[in-house]
Amino acid sequence: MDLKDKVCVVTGAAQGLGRSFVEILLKNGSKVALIDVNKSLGNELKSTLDQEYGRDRTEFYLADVTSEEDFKGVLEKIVKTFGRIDILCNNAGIINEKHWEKTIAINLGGVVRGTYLALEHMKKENGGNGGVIVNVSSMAGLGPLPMAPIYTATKHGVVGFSRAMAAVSKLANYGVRINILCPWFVKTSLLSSMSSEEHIGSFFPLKGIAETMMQNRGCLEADVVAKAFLVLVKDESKNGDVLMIDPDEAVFVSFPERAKDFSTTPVSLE
Ligand SMILES: NC(=O)C1=CN([C@@H]2O[C@H](COP(=O)(O)OP(=O)(O)OC[C@H]3O[C@@H](n4cnc5c(N)ncnc54)[C@H](O)[C@@H]3O)[C@@H](O)[C@H]2O)C=CC1
Ligand SMILES: CC/C=C\CC(=O)/C=C/C=C\C=C\C=C\[C@@H](O)[C@@H](O)C/C=C\CCC(=O)O
Repeated sequence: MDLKDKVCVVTGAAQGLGRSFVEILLKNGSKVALIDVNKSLGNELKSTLDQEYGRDRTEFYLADVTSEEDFKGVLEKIVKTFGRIDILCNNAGIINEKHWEKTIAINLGGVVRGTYLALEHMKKENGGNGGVIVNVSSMAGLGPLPMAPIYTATKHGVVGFSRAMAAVSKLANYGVRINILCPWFVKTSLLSSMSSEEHIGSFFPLKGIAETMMQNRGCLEADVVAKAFLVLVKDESKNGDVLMIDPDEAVFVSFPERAKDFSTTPVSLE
C-alpha cells in the first residue's frame, strides 16, 4: 500500500506509541488526524509537526474514544476536512485495575467504537475507498499479565474482536483490512502507571513481576513498534493478522483455523 497522501486517523496520538505511529505515517507521505483527550499535549504536538511537515498535513481533534458523540462527530469532521479515511489506528489505552470499568470502556470499548464508526466511512459498499485498520493490543492480549487481569482481558478482547471483524470484512467485501499489533513493554508514560497503587489497586504487591520481566528482557523503544505498525498497514496480504513485537524479534502469531485444532489434552467425562 502506497502511503502518499493517504488520510490516516490515530487515537491516543498525543504521546507514546500513538505519536510514533503519527510520525512514521507523516514520514511516508500521509496526512494524519490526531485524536486524544489530552488537549495541551495534542496542541503542542500539532505545533511541532507543523514545523516539520507543514500545517496542512495534520489536524488535532479533542475527543474521548468512550464517547459515541465525540468519536462520531470527530470522524465526520475529519472526512469533511480531508475528504475520506484510508487508515485508522485504534491505539488509545490505559492501565487502571482499580477503575476497571473505565479500562474496559477505553481499551476495548474504544476499539470497538472506532472500528464500527470508521467502517461506515471506509467500506466500499458505502462509497468508501477501503483501507486498513490497525488495533493496538499487547503481548498481554496473547497471555496473562499477572498484575493486570482487566488490562489482560481488554487486550485479549481486542485480538478476538479484530480477528472476527477481519473475517466479516473479507466475507462482506468491505475492502478494509483489520490487523492487530501486540507489543511487549514499551518506554512510554503508560509504564509509570504500573508503579502506582492508584492504577494497579489490590494487585500492587505483584508489580515486581513486570519489573522482573523488563529487567530480564528489556523494554522496546516506540520507534521500533512503529516500524512493525507500518508492516501491518502496508502489506496488502495481511488481514486478521496478529504481529507480536518482543525485544528479540517481530513475528506473526499463528492461530489454528478452527478452535478444534488448538493443541489439546483429552479429558474423561466418565
Ligand atoms: N507502553 C507499553 O508498554 C505498551 C502499550 N501498549 C498499548 O499501546 C497503546 C498506547 O499506549 P502508550 O503509548 O504506551 O500510552 P501513553 O499513556 O503514552 O499514551 C496513551 C494516549 O492515549 C490517550 N488516551 C487515553 N484515554 C483516552 C481516551 N479515552 N480517548 C482518547 N485518548 C485517550 C492519552 O491521553 C495518551 O495521550 C495502549 O493501547 C496500550 O495499551 C501495548 C503494549 C505495551
Ligand atoms: C500492565 C500493562 C503494562 C504495560 C503495557 C503492556 O501491554 C505490556 C505488556 C508486556 C508484556 C506482556 C507479556 C505477556 C506475556 C504472557 O505470555 C504471560 O503469559 C507471561 C506471564 C508471566 C511472565 C512471568 C515471567 O516471565 O517472569
